[in-house]
Amino acid sequence: MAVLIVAGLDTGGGAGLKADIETVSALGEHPLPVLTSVTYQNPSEVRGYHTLPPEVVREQIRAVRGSFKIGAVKIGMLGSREIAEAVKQETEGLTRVLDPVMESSTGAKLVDSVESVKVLILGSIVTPNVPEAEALSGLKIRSIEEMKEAAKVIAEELGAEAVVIKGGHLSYTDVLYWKGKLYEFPGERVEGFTHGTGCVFSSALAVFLAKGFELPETVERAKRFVEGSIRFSKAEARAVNPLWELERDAHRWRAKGELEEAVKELMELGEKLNPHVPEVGTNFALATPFSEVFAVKGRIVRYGGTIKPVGPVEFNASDHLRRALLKMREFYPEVRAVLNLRYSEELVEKAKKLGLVVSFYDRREEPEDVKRAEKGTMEWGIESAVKRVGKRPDLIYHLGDWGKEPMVLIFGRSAMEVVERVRALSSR
Ligand SMILES: Nc1ncnc2c1ncn2[C@@H]1O[C@H](COP(=O)(O)OP(=O)(O)OP(=O)(O)O)[C@@H](O)[C@H]1O
Ligand SMILES: Cc1ncc(CO)c(N)n1
Repeated sequence: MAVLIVAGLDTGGGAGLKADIETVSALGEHPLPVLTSVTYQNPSEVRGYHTLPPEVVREQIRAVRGSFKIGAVKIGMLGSREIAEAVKQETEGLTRVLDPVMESSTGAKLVDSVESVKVLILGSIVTPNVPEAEALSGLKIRSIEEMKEAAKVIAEELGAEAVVIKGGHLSYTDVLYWKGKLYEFPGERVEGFTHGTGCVFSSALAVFLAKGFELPETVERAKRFVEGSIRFSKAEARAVNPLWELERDAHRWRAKGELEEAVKELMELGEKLNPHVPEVGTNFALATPFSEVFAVKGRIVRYGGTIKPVGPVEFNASDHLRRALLKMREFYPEVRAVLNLRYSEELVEKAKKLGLVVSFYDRREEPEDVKRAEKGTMEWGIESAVKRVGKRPDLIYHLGDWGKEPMVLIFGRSAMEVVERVRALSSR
């Protein structure tokens, strides 16, 4: 199924047509991109925009309308009244999702007037954020109750088929008014970059409508999709990541394979490694670029004179190593893997001889409040070891504490780098 997208181009690659295309593609449908305007912007600033002649917008839609099966159309930045009129005429009869884009998230105007957006409201599913809903309804919105009142006014007075007011500027709860009924979609704040959330939301809505879901279900699905695109956003983009689900799954797949290979390689060191396996067992963890962590279920244990993994490589199979790795990645994101061994003086000496950067933490230095909280020891330990050496440590050890075995953590930028380090450390 094809989804028609009528929108503006964001040169920062975060919002607008590019985010829409990615959303539609990532959700498995075919995007038909129609450009209304070129903006000059980055995630912090819109410098200006240039609208295309309405005839150019009209011709783009005409070129595809007859030759694709279009399930829905998402309409974003319109720019001018003339473009709005042309889009209205050319999209007659299609299921229309209108994101009434008026201003960018940075507060710059993206349309000549509110009236131009109103041209397309009749019969459309409209998705204003709170300021846009205020502009369309003339009401002040400070609460979920007031979102509901405004949604009703936009539907009843302006003739929208349905109204979804997005709560990104309020409490993260979205509200839908459809066929005389109100629905609430509770949400919680997700940490990450939010430039482009509105574009992704309305495109996802159009896709799910094209797939045939009923409105309340499409809103729920679109909201969850946006949450993922915030959570898995990337620093270099400073915007949402509509490809999050595909990328996350690809990274999971690769990390699992990489760790499985490395564990196999590690097993070759069986007899040499056996004396270095602690009472609690060894584990081996690998993080994806999204900081999801795989490890060996049940750990790697001593087995006769050799070693063996108890279970398979699985997602979230080691809480300790996951916490150590994620803390290390806050300082050195290139570090992706870690493995623990029993502490011994000779192991640490050997690491130093091999030229590895060695650091340690001492639980006697742990602040009382961290100790009492129980959970934070690992994080505190890694942080203090990192700060102690002032550069990226390859190996961190601690000498234990009451009931805690002394331990060595060996880090690496890949699972194989850790195996190579372990090989060198355990060779006689
Ligand atoms: N930090 C966040 N955490 C979780 N959900 C969020 C967050 N920010 C926005 N959302 C959700 O994202 C969707 C888009 O809402 P938002 O109000 O941000 O749209 P917008 O203002 O049009 O976006 P844009 O930044 O593209 O202009 C809604 O479902 C909203 O609840
Ligand atoms: C092109 C474009 N469309 C929509 C938005 C809204 O975020 C934006 N900033 N830029």
